[in-house]
Amino acid sequence: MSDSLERLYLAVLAARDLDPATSRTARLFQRGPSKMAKKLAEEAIEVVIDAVNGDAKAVVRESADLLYNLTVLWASAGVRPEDVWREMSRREDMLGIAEKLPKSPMKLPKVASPSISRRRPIVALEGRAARKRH
Ligand SMILES: N=c1c2ncn([C@@H]3O[C@H](COP(=O)(O)OP(=O)(O)OP(=O)(O)O)[C@@H](O)[C@H]3O)c2ncn1[C@@H]1O[C@H](COP(=O)(O)O)[C@@H](O)[C@H]1O
Repeated sequence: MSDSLERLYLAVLAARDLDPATSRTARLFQRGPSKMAKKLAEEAIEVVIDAVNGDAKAVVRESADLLYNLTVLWASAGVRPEDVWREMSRREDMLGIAEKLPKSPMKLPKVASPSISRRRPIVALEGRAARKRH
């Protein structure tokens, strides 16, 4: 998937300076980040509605639109796909899965993935809640 997104990102960069009359991407760049954000949000909502309705084919179609609008917003914000892949790898190294660190130190996974056991343990700062326990 990352190859497709990276190819799309390059196509979006290439389309940025085309004629907005014929290029949707150029038109989005002309109208700026708030329009890009609005389109991205619209696509996200369309994915949600189709998923709730159990329409998997529509979820696929709208997800492609969502990813297109996301790459346009990335390009506008100066974010490259590899920046996102690097962040996901960083999270995976820490948690074994690509997700945010838990907000509360008490929610850290009990069983570390094999790769983590070889790493320095994650030392979570003791939160106020933890102090309350004593
Ligand atoms: N990957 C895409 C891509 N995915 C989705 N879309 C368009 O984004 C829109 C998203 O669906 P919407 O229903 O929200 O849009 P719409 O209702 O038709 O139009 P709006 O009235 O909402 O603006 C659709 O019109 C899709 O055709 C895309 N438009 C362009 N690309 C690629 O972007 C590159 C640049 O293309 P141009 O923008 O045409 O230069 C090329 O590689 C294209 O393949």
